[in-house]
Formats: sequence, structure tokens, C-alpha cells
Amino acid sequence: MWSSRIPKRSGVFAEIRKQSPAIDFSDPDWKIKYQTDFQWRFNIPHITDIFPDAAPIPSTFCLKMSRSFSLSLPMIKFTLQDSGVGGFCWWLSTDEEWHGYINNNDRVLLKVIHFSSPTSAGAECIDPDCTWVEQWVHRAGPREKIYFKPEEVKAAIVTCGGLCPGLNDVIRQIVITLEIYGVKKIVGIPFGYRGFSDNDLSEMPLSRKVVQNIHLSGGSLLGVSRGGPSVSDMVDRMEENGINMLFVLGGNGTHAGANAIHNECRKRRLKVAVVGVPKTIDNDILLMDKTFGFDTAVEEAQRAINSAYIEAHSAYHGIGVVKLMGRSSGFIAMHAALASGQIDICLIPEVPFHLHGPHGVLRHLKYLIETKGSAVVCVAEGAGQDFILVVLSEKLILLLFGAEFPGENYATDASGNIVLGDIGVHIQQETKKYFKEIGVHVDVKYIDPTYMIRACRANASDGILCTVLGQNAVHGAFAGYSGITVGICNTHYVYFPIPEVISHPRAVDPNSRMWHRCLTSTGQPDFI
Ligand SMILES: Nc1ncnc2c1ncn2[C@@H]1O[C@H](COP(=O)(O)OP(=O)(O)O)[C@@H](O)[C@H]1O
Ligand SMILES: O=P(O)(O)OC[C@H]1O[C@](O)(COP(=O)(O)O)[C@@H](O)[C@@H]1O
Ligand SMILES: [Mg+2]
Repeated sequence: MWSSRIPKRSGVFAEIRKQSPAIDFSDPDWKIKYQTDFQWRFNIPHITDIFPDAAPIPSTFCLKMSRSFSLSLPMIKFTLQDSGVGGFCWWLSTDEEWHGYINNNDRVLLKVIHFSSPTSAGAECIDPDCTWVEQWVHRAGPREKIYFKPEEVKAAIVTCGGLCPGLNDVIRQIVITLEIYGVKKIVGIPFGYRGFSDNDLSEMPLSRKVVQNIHLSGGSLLGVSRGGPSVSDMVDRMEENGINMLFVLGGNGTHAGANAIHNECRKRRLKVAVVGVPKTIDNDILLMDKTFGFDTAVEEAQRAINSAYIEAHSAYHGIGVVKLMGRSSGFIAMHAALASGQIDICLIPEVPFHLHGPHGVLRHLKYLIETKGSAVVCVAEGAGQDFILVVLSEKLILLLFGAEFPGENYATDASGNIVLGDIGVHIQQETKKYFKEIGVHVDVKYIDPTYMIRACRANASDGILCTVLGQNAVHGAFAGYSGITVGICNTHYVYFPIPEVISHPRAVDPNSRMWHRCLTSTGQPDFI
């Protein structure tokens, strides 16, 4: 069981996040030591780490609101408080003092399966015997005591990286929740981190009125970008503009930036809360059930897959190829293939494959044409990149001049992400070439719906997820936490310390039940 008696970390110690040391399983206390280490790693930084004397105040967040009420019941006492949005907070005080707040010591179980053997499907074991080790993470939600006075808060929201369905829903909910706490100064930083440095871009004032209907369309009200200023420039700008709550919506890169901003604020001893909301259509953030926008992406991908299926099915020897997003992880492709039931071949970055040769994709396509008359391939954009030459212009020049190339120097975007080659086009071309060579007629249609999927408005399930994550981000900031991000974990909402969720991108486990289900559904063999 986790212990609530964690010794308080000093500000400096809090920055040194430990990697788990190698575990000595011959030590009879290894499990306790592992759990203690886990507790340290997943402890969430708090403002009192650097301001031990910071005094909390009662929360201004209303669990129940009313503009006017008149109720007189014996034995029950109502408490009234100005909600800050023109209404009144009220809560019921009974003998049990129900108040609906989260206790700081509430925890959620990170892993819920007790694998009895390392050979169990998808087993994640700590020791060779797969000993059950409870791993607890912090429960998200409103606290009874808060560490910011709403009238002293200036909150900013920034959306970075690529678009993702649901960004507007999260922005909207953050603004609404901040207003419920009583915050009056809320701004949006335009076009991602770039908005902190570009003098032509100014803060966008936000209020419930401004954001009321923004969730009805996709994209980001604030705009997004890749690349941007240095961390120290961003914190300079935050100081100049008096921002003391920053909500950062983005993926792995954005969260690395958010954590760096949090650390810089601590270094400068600024009382600032930096809270992330993981945004990635690729679903490649560790430890959480899913990220917002992913469900919508899978749903929207169905339209493209269905079109490819109809095209392929209606043509003589038709082959449909659909490319879906997923830079380094194939979650969208895998789930879209599973959902559609129309995919014959699903290719993802995590599972190597050959295009050519006796076990290659093309040979299997030939078999499908012979047996079914048509086929549909779904490929994640990051799959099969080793087939495609993606080089910097310098590399091309070096190659042209016959010089040795000094290493794997791939082209990158402004954020440092590798620019991928188009695997969909490559498969289309290789398929045409292959069937021409073997003298079999095929009609290949390639559909790339990637940006159409990304620009969609969130579906209902993502809308709910965005709403809860947005609210919890604000609760986390008011509770005094910083350098944290919000997530859904085994259907419960939690706070994670940022470094734990971005240590590497989450990937599909080729030994997982889900990937095997996908293989069962497509009926594809190994392509190696
Ligand atoms: N390691 C990093 N440290 C600080 N900032 C980063 C880091 N990686 C990326 N960023 C910044 O985060 C923003 C978004 O990153 P990007 O990788 O494009 O998208 P995502 O956050 O969706 O992964 C960019 O403005 C980029 O400059
Ligand atoms: O064209 P862009 O903006 O670079 O975006 C392409 C990338 O954006 C994504 O949709 C999401 O990436 P991020 O999570 O880094 O924003 C990837 O799947 C894709 O490779
Ligand atoms: Mg990224």
C-alpha cells in the first residue's frame, strides 16, 4: 500500500527525477524499495516545494451553484459563497460533511492486471515471478484548499504541435472552469510557443463569452505551431505579462517544453503553476488509457477506409491503400482497421515488414487478388520508413558529389521531428510496379485523409474526455501543483509528473492482445 508519509522534497531534489535503479530481486525488501521509488517518481511537484510557507485558502470552486434559492430543512445547514460568476456556491453540511472534493491522499491504481506469468499475453512484470506490486498515482480533481487567490491569477492557454480534434473543447472548458473559480484575467497565447516571442502576436483575451461555441468546430481558436523561442525567453515573457498559471496543450514535445518552463519558473522562484493537457492524435503518450482526439480520428478514418473498400471492391482487381497518421506509433491504424472490419493488411511502425520477397506484402496482395478479387491496405505514416530515402538537402548534395555522408542526418521540422517520407505513395507505386512485372492487371487507389481527420471537430466521447481533462487541469493548478499533466487511467482521472509521461513515445506492443486481435481481424500473415 502506498504511504501518505512521503518526506517532503526540497525544490532542488524535486528536479532530479530518478530512473529506477536496477532491482536486486534477492533482496527480501525489493518490493518495498520498488514501491518507495515509484512513489518518489510519481509524486507531483507542488508550490510548497519551493514556498514552504505558502498558505492555502478555502476553494472558491463551486460544486453546486445557484443564483437564488430558498430552502429550509431542519437539521441541514447550507453554506453560501459568492461563486465569482454572478451566482452563489452552496453546499450541504450534514453530520458527515459531504463536500465532494478530492482528498490530496486519494490515489488511483496505475496497473490493474495481475499477470501470473511473464508469458501471459501483454505481460508487464517487474520481477521474474510477476509479483503483484501496487503502483498508485495521484487522483485528479478539485481540492478543498487552493493555493492561488483567483483575483491574483492571470491564466494563459497555449496550444502547440499539430492539430487534434478537441483542442477547442479543452480551451473552452479551461476558461469556463477558471471563471467558476473567479479568475477574471484569462488569455490565449497565439500560435503555440511562438506566440511568446513574436512581437506581432498579442495575447487573446478569453472569457466564457468568447469560447462558448468554439467546440463546434475543429482546429484551435488560438492557432498552433512547431518550433519557437527558448525556454528562458518564454519565462521572461510570462514574467513581463504577469502570467502565473499556464495551461499547455500539446504532445511529447510540448510537454518537454512545459516541464522546462516549470523548472525555469522554479529556478527563478516564481509562484507559477504549469499544467499540461496531453494532445496527440497519435495516442503516443505513456501511461494513459488514451488521449483526446484519438477516438474521433479512428471514427473519421472509417470514412476513408470505407471509400477505399468501395473503390477496391467495385474495380476489377481493385486495391485500396489508406494512409493514417501515426508518426512512431500505429494506434490509429490498428484501431481503425479493427473498427472497420474492411482491412486486409494493416502496417504499423512497430512491426517490421517486407514489401518484396516470398513473405512480403506484395506477394500477399497477389494472393488476395487471386482469392478475393480485391484488397484494402491501411498503413500508418511512420511505417516502412526504411524503404524511403528522407534526407537533408545537404545529404543529397554530399551524395551527388560522391562525399561520405557523416551519419544519419534526417530532415527535421521546426520542432526537431523527423520529416517522414510518404509510405502510402511508396506502397501504391511499388504495388503498380509489382503487378505490371508479373503481368496481372490491378487498379490501385490511394487515399490520404490525414489532415482531414486531424481537422475534425471532436466526437461525443472525445468531447467528454476534453471537458473532464480541461476541468482537472484547472483544479490541478489551483491545488498548487505544477509540472504536471492530466490523464485518464483505468477510467479514472489522474495527475502525472510530466517527465514520467514523456520519457519516450508510447507504442503499440506487437505482443499485445490488441495487435493480435487486429491480425485475427485482417487475417494477414507476418511479412518477414
Ligand atoms: N525537448 C523539448 N524541449 C522544449 N521544447 C520542445 C521540445 N521538443 C519540442 N518542443 C517544443 O514543443 C512544441 C511542440 O512540439 P512538437 O514536437 O512539434 O509537437 P507535440 O508537442 O505535439 O509533440 C514546439 O514549439 C517545440 O519547439
Ligand atoms: O504536418 P505536420 O503539422 O508536421 O503534422 C504531421 C504530424 O502531426 C501529427 O498528426 C501529430 O503530431 P504531434 O503530436 O507532434 O502534433 C502526426 O501524426 C503527424 O506526423
Ligand atoms: Mg511530437
